[in-house]
Amino acid sequence: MSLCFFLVKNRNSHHLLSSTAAIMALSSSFCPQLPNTNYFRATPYSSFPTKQLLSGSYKPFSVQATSSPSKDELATRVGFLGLGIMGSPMAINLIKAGCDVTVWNRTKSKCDPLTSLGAKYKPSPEEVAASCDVTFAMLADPESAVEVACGKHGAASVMGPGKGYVDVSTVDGGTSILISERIKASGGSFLEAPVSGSKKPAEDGQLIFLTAGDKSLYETAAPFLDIMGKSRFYLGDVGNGAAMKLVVNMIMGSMMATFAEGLLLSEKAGLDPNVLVEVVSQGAISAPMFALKGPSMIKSSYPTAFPLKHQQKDLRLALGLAESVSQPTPIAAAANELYKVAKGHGLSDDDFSAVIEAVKVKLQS
Ligand SMILES: NC(=O)C1=CN([C@@H]2O[C@H](COP(=O)(O)OP(=O)(O)OC[C@H]3O[C@@H](n4cnc5c(N)ncnc54)[C@H](OP(=O)(O)O)[C@@H]3O)[C@@H](O)[C@H]2O)C=CC1
Ligand SMILES: O=CCCC(=O)O
Repeated sequence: MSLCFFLVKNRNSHHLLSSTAAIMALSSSFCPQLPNTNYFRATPYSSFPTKQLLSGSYKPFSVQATSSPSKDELATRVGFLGLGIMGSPMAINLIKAGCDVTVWNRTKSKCDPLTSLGAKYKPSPEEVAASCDVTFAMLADPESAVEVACGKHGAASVMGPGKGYVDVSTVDGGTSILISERIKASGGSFLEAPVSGSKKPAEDGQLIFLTAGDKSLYETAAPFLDIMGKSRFYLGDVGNGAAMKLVVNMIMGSMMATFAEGLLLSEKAGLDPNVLVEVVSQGAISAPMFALKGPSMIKSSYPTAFPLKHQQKDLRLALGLAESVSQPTPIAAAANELYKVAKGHGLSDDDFSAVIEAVKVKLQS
């Protein structure tokens, strides 16, 4: 059986662990109905490469990671495209670590806090990639990831030998492969590296990277991943990182939806939902997200860490992945319907915990 290996950082030591331990580590940090067939073909740019993903070889790696970047690494010119909830703190951590960072964002004003910390600014993805050795991209969805990488002023046109493109956005495998092909066609190298962990882990440099693709770029990017994250998995062929991320977020989205139902049911049954949160947090189904989000959900408050629209996007893409391998996912399909209802009620930009409002609406109707 093939194994994947991953590296866990606690700033001073790194360990290689087996895939079983990897799954346990992942599941400890997470929190997630009937399918709408419109969503089954959810990969907008190419069909999902089932065979390639399932047969991809998992390559073990061996890395001597350092707790802080070396002089050579600090000389690497790092680009960062997309400065939203996640991209901004990730890029800020690179700047604070002393890296030479150049930024771009569609809405230019979001670059200001970063340039005031010392980042350079370029007016297009193309110009960032042209002036950098390694360029990271943290975009909303498959459409924006493709636009920024492959569009008119996209990064791909200026990639060449020695340049790397690391897409840390959450997209489907087909999109990731498309971007990879475009980057490689112009001589560059490509790594997909979607992240597990939300706004706070991004601010604290505690993300989990799910990487796949060009191994030498993985090694080049590792010191930067280690600044932004606490652990990194290398999963082999492009598409595997995307698939892992979608499975994780499918679980998370379903967990959140059932937690929302539980909170409301406890209240209707005459219980204190705050006590439910406490009970859950002490038992085997404890997950950080329940304790973190439960109290504000009870107050109908949804300060955004992970936008609901992105959670629904991830469920939609996960359902596409499931369809491509003929795997029934009735729970996730039902959860997806709830997130769609929440979007329909104007909650797209609220935190994904606002899915509880969809359950309230359902109960009322
Ligand atoms: N928030 C979270 O907890 C997590 C999010 N993710 C994933 O990370 C990615 C980013 O998430 P997050 O930072 O929360 O999202 P945001 O919505 O805060 O940021 C999205 C970014 O994408 C840019 N963007 C959107 N559309 C386009 C476009 N057409 N062309 C160019 N740029 C565009 C936005 O630019 P502009 O500022 O101009 O709108 C912004 O920089 C998503 O794929 C998400 O699923 C992964 C882990 C956790
Ligand atoms: O994609 C978002 C993941 C959010 C989290 O891991 O808490």
